[in-house]
Amino acid sequence: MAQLTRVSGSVGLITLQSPPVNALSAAVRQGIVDTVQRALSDPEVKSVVVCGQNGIFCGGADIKEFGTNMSGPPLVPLIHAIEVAHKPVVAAIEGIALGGGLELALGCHYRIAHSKAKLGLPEVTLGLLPAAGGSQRLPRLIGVPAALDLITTGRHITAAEALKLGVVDQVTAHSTVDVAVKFALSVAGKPLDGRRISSLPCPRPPNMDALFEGVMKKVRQSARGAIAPIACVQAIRAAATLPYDQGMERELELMASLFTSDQARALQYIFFAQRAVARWSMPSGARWDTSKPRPVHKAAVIGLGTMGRGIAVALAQTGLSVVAVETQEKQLMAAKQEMSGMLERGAKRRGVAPAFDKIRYSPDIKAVADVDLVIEAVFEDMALKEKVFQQLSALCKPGTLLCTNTSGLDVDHLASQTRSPELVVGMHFFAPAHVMKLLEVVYGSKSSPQALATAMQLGKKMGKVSVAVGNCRGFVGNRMLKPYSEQAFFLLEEGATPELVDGALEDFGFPMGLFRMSDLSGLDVGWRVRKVDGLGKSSGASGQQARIRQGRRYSPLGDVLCEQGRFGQKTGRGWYQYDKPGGRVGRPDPWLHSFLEEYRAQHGLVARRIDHQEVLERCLYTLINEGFRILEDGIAAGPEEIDIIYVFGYGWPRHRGGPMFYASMVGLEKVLARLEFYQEAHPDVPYLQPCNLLKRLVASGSPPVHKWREVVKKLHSQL
Ligand SMILES: CCC[C@H](O)CC(=O)SCCNC(=O)CCNC(=O)[C@H](O)C(C)(C)COP(=O)([O-])OP(=O)([O-])OC[C@H]1O[C@@H](n2cnc3c(N)ncnc32)[C@H](O)[C@@H]1OP(=O)([O-])[O-]
Repeated sequence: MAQLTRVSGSVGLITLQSPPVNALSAAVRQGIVDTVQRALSDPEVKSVVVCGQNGIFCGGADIKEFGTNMSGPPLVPLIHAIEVAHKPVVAAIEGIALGGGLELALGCHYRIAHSKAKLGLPEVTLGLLPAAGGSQRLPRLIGVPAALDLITTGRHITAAEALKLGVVDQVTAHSTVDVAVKFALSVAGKPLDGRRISSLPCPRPPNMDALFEGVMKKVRQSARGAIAPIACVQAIRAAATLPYDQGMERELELMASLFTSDQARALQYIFFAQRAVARWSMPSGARWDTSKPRPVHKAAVIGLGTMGRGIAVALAQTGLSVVAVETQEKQLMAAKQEMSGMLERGAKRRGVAPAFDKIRYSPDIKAVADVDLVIEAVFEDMALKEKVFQQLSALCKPGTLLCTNTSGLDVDHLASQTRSPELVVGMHFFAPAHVMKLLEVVYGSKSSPQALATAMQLGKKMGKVSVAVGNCRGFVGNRMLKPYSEQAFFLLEEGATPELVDGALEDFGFPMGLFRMSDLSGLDVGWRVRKVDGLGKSSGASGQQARIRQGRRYSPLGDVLCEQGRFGQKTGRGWYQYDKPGGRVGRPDPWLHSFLEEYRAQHGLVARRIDHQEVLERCLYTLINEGFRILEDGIAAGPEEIDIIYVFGYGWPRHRGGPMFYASMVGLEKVLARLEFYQEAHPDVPYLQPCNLLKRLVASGSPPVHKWREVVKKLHSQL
């Protein structure tokens, strides 16, 4: 798994060989140990170059080995052996040097990178820290502040930035291995003392205590309960304050506390889940690897409200030609102005020219005639969308893919409005669409595999995490949100305040609790939907009957607030109060507390004490229960789809691995038992009724989450 050849007479070239990313598996580590030993003991070899096969240096430790009985030589002594070598060792970095890959390079005496290479220590994103000396060597090499930034964020940097920071010694646009070999020849026999990073003193920043205190505070805030970023800061502090050997001991100790943690398991699960959802399949058996996407060069977006603007900008930034259609002239002008600003800011961030010329604005829907794909993003009103799809079907050239950005309406119904229902899919973006990573790609009963493949490929090209799901009300994300928000409303009725509910959810790790989020997105959005569904009108009546709709418990609280014009931040009042309409900082509102008291009195409800545990169990377990129903219904192929949707689109804390993974960590028996407990207390709430799949999994001994996909598949094949 590592090969040694002699090149240019006296250079030992060690090539890591483990596709696709030359991860440091046991075999690769053994290969490095063997080849380094041979190179160092061969008198013909005067210097050494380490590189990776296929233009990829190394993707770091083999994540697949974590959680298994790890064997083979450990990384730390292997890297140490390179560093103490008496012959110069040069790392030739092409493609990537990440995690253990960069740590290996830091053990070498020189580093030469290709101009397109990316480097980083992303361990924190996997719930770990760079524990093959990375947390001790990097601060010695580039200073504490820069090391803190790279290690606590895990961000990948370009070769140019790496050169500027001093991570690498040279950047080349030519063959990195050739340049490194030439360089290795030039340094053969030269002293190496100053080149061994572990022997360098760590530069001590001025006001070190204040620096670490400030960084720790910032990291604690943004980590939202994640432990790895904190351990990273502690390890770097050890580098700054202790001799290298003691720092290494601290690194090991901190890594030991992370390595087997639930958070590391959750984050590593998310890493693989993100890759698993790209390998989509449809109930028909069509799959990602057998369905050929169509090329998309030109796209149209219909409707330039908030969503349409973001989608059009995202498409243009991907390099597509975009026709942006808005039939209302005033709205069109406003959109053009805002979108130009969005393009400009995006271009500035990415250091490229703004893609103004990629977008053609038109007030006429006929402008779609020659596009390959259309994304409809008009108002969430079925009658309006029906009309748009009828028009599109008549106007577009044959074969044009018709997509809807609806957040939950029936994709099959929209498809039935067209001549070619097989060309209709949902592309559900999340606001702001040019920023948010998630895309739900919804296939209807008639969608062709090619249509799905095209939308999935376009999503990937746009840099989105695209998840293929089936068609149902609310799809996956919004469907699961319904029982979650319903429980939050019921908790207010029973005695909680918005602050209490939000506090519990934010302590759990959500960036924003449900009520804070509702104030931000606008209470009127959900109200409009509830009214269309025949729910959102407060009857004015009191007592229990006023809280029953369509035969089940219903809380009209949100409707009553809307009737009073409290739409959230935009009106300066919602579940919280704000300084002014459009204000961002919400404060608890005494008016709302009195209102809740009056409401309870009017409806004969007696407030009781509610704690964080009840908030979490009722909100999260009903959401999880709906996730199981979604699996049962075949709307998502596996728990990974659901978890990725929640982590990337709904602020579910990544270190808790998504709702379905979280359920597996809590224990399915417990989730089931608590749902049964709450259902007994609230028999009029159908969402608390545990679903069959959950019961079935518990009855079969609660298999681990990676087995659920198979269970679900079997379940459907039996139907
Ligand atoms: C003692 C402590 C040591 C150390 O400090 C700890 C570490 O190093 S922690 C590690 C620190 N390193 C990291 O955190 C880097 C993690 N990796 C990445 O960020 C991206 O994969 C990378 C940028 C490398 C390539 O992106 P891309 O081009 O979009 O391609 P892709 O993403 O689709 O991957 C292709 C295939 O490779 C697989 N695979 C990839 N990496 C690993 C791995 N390390 N291992 C195993 N497998 C890995 C991946 O699963 C996929 O497999 P499949 O079966 O085809 O689905």
